[in-house]
Amino acid sequence: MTQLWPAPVAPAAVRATVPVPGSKSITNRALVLAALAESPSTLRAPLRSRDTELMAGALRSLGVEVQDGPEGSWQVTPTALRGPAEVDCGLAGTVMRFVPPVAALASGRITFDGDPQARQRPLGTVLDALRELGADIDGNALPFDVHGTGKLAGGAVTIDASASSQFVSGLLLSAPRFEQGVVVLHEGSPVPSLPHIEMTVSMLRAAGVDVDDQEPNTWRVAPGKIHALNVEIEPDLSNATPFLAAAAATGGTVTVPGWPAQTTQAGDAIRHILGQLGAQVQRTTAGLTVTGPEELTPIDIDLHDVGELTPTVAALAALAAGRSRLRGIAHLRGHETDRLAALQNELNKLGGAVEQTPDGLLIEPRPLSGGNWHSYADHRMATAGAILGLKVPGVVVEDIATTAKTIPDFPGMWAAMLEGSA
Ligand SMILES: O=C(O)C1=C[C@@H](OP(=O)(O)O)[C@@H](O)[C@H](O)C1
Ligand SMILES: C=C(OP(=O)(O)O)C(=O)O
Repeated sequence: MTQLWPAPVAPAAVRATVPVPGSKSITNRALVLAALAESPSTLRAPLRSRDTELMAGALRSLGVEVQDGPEGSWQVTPTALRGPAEVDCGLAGTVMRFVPPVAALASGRITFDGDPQARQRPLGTVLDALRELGADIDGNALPFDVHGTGKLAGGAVTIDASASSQFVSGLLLSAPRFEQGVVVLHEGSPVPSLPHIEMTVSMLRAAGVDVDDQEPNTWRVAPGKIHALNVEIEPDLSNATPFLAAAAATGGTVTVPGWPAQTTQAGDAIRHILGQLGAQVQRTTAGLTVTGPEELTPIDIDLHDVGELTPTVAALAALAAGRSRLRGIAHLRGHETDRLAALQNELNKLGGAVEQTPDGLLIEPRPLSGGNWHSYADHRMATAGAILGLKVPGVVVEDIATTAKTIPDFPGMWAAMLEGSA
């Protein structure tokens, strides 16, 4: 039975300090790089959630040792990659797009599958690209099989990455181990979520890999060794956004400790977004502190680079003083669910007036009333429902447990945030 979670109404302005677990995107890149590195790695403060456990499981099934170390760290020991293996991708874009290139370097048959919704997510581009680079793969979407020979030629490939930046990141992460490295050329509408590709490039370089990204839409990775990682994973800034939004929505103050001064995480953009919505935002050595305004200012914004922030921004826009427009996010139709349709449906069910445009949403605030908020197995839909519930009595979020995709205990963190605010 679907779990029903009555979203708590904020008793007053929310005042809290909320430590946030490690970044999904950095953790899963670090796991892949560590699996392909020349010697053992240590990942400190990694995210331990469904998506990262699935990544660890996928790599383990290929023979890599991923072991618990002190204080929640992961020790990763690379080995010769081998099948036969079965990889469960769950609903994780990073697993379904980053692991097939690793599997192409293994020997034996590796079968990939995932959640029912994962079978709908765009993937064919990655599999076609791998075939062009020398891999033997049956299928174009989940489920599919990779028949590895223990090596991959690599070389140049042209892809259309307008549906997901992860197509590019997945090819680049394994490319130092391809015999010729890789040159990925993008042709098509602009690639979304570019900061995520910058994160991939910067983590490859930190591991000693030669990457050339000077030309727009072209990434060149030279073949070579990947050095072992010894890293501390930053907090997940996108997962921080529902908690910061709680301050913005209630005129309260929330601090997220450990906000990095410099980062490639897309979630860092929330500082400017919350500023545009009328909040005061300050980054100090204590972390990022957000203080909400009396009334939220409507926003007209292109979220193409930071699409994963859309559910949080849409929830706040629905509580703002006028009409908002979110643009540049057509690719969200291929995320965990069709997020544009999901936000439109759920906000309108509560009495909102939300329309889809070809590349985004028009959000006209209306007085909202309680009702069931369907999550569509999407962690960020569930957290968007929680944000609205702070201000709208009677919002009941279905399947709050789906937040475990990237946050191990969202309901507990939300309750702890509200406890000190009464
Ligand atoms: O590489 C990554 O870690 C991610 C890239 C982005 O994907 P898209 O480019 O598909 O939006 C982002 O939305 C996702 O949450 C994580
Ligand atoms: C799009 C997202 O996830 P994934 O890594 O599964 O693509 C997300 O977390 O918002």
